[in-house]
Amino acid sequence: MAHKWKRTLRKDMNKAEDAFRAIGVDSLLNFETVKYYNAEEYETDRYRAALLKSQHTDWLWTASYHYIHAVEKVITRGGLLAGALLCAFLISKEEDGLTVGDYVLFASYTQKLISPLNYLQYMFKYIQKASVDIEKMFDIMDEKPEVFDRPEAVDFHCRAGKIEFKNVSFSFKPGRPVLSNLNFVVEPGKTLAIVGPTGAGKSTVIRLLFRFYDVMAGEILFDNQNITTVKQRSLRRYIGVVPQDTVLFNDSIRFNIRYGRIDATDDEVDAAAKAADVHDAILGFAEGYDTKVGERGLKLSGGEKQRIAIARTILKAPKFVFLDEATSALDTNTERNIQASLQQATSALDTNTERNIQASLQQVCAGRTTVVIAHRLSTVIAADEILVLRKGSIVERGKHKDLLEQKGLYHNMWMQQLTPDKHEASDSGNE
Ligand SMILES: Nc1ncnc2c1ncn2[C@@H]1O[C@H](COP(=O)(O)OP(=O)(O)OP(=O)(O)O)[C@@H](O)[C@H]1O
Repeated sequence: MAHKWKRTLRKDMNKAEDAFRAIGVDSLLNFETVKYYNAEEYETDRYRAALLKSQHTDWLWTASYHYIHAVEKVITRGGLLAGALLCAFLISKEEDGLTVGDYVLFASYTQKLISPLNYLQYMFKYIQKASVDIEKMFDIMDEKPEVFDRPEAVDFHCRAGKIEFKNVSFSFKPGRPVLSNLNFVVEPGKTLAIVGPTGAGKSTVIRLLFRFYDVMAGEILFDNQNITTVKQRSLRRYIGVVPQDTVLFNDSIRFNIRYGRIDATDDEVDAAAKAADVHDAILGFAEGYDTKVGERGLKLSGGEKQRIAIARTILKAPKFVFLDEATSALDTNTERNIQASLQQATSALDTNTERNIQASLQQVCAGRTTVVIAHRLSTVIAADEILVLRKGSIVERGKHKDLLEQKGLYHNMWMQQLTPDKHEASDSGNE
């Protein structure tokens, strides 16, 4: 019972310690938000309260440890004392009494017995403490991965580079569909753009393409191979993703770019940075490519981070590229340069294909199967097909011109975005 009690206290202690560490990390990572909202005092109080709770549970556990230890000692030493007193009493008895030699025998036997018992007790306590501490690890190990390679999964064979969504439906939670019966094909080297209101399910399409989740119904095919029948690593080798939020490692810029291909040489890293239009910016830093980017890349601007993400995608030279609002943090000129430079990612795969890196998005995407998600419709005008998603369903599809003629959702979104564009154009014209 005592050990069960101690076990509960140890669990409480671990939980409180995790909570106070989590608050510390969270408020440090979000230091900008803390400052924006003048919340330094609030965060300090929150941290102090969590720390005090952790210290209190730590104290309770330590006290229980010493309490139980003291009780155990009282029992063993008390037993020893009682035995010694009994021996003394029996020695003092004249008839049938024990001899002093018997007492020595008793004392040495109990001593010999107590040492290994103490050791066993110590080991038991140690194992019990360790088993509570690693309980969480066992919980994690018991977690079944949602996505796993089937035993019969084979290596993905990259051919022309076709992607197909067949009647795909998906939901994160039962009863709340995020994508419903989606059908589309991206022919090799073509560009598919997905647009639509916020929460329509655009990013979810990319997550499914990268197989972060398995679909509930339907199938996703890469070069006619079902995504669930191939080994994840063998497919991901051919995929480059430029995500919505680029997160960098707290290391040098060179390390972060090289992450696209670990065995790339310094020259290849430089070339990728040049292609991503970030080389000059990097040389502008005091330590150049050795500049540390800070936690999650906080020492760089949003545009610089995104260009570094693009540079490492270029280095990876993937067959399939998925861009999730890749140009949102960039100005229009940089955006065009980058769209051009991304094309070079595939030139390593297919050197025979001529590409004009200065041309429109359609030409930029030639030779590489691309899925682009964008809010800025100006970036997807040249896409081979545009899907308009609303509440997880395709409500319109076609080329930019056709969609405008349909005068539906796409047309409305276009008209909404056209007005600021016009201002921009007239502003730049005035300059
Ligand atoms: N991990 C998740 N668990 C539960 N629901 C999620 C999860 N990720 C996204 N969702 C929900 O799925 C829906 C679609 O999200 P998704 O990110 O695909 O939208 P989106 O069209 O890319 O939006 P935005 O344009 O704002 O980025 C949203 O309602 C979102 O709240």
